[in-house]
Amino acid sequence: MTKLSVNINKIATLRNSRGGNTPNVVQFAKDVQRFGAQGVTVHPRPDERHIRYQDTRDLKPEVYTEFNVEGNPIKSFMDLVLEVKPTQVTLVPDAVDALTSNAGWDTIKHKDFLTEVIQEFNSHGIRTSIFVDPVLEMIEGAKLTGADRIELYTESFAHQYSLGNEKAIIPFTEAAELSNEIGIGINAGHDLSLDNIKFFKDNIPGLLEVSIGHALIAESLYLGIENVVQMYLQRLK
Ligand SMILES: CC(=O)[C@@H](O)[C@H](O)COP(=O)(O)O
Ligand SMILES: NCC(=O)COP(=O)(O)O
Repeated sequence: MTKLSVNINKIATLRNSRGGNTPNVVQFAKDVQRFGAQGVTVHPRPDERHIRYQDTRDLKPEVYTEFNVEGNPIKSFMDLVLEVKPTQVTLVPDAVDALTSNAGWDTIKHKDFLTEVIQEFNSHGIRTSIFVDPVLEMIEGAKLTGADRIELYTESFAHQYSLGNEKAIIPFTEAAELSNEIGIGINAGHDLSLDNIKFFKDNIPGLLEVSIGHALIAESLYLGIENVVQMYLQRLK
């Protein structure tokens, strides 16, 4: 079964825009779990443009499904994750000023660093995932770091699929087949949506988790959050 992890970054974006506590990030996380989401994802960036480090601490006792914390493993992020001990940490090679995540790790070039970071989190019982492009050598490299899972960076698929190019799924299917063969779990995320999620899921053997935020929150503005969560769950069956 592919689990739906709702990324709530954009709820924090809306909250921060007025400086108060509306919408309440913790209440939203409780609600999406009540509506059926099997996980909550946050990406506390160094500039805290949306999810703050304190949000991550506040969410921990309220996330009874799976708690996935994403970020570039700079020291402050490492310290936060070791303090909070979420279900899973997803390592993302974002530059501090990146508008959003825009590339996967070079797991060959950064093998030693990633191996050390993965070992640190794994030794504390935190499941580890590495954000990668669907490049077979990068997936083999992720396996060598000791990571439990990869997260396939799906922006290229989502963009091409929106243009009608279904063949964009091919590298992702091949990446999943290799992942299953070498024994590393498969997550996926970035720009997944109601339009593309069923086609994606149907072509990725062994997909364990999708983390979806931007499109899901935008869709919820029109369709309602409870309805949208149910729509994703229906498409992921
Ligand atoms: C790793 C990934 O693709 C998403 O979690 C992304 O980091 C979302 O970040 P923003 O919500 O800041 O765009
Ligand atoms: N890891 C992907 C994620 O958490 C959400 O990405 P997006 O749906 O906001 O593009």
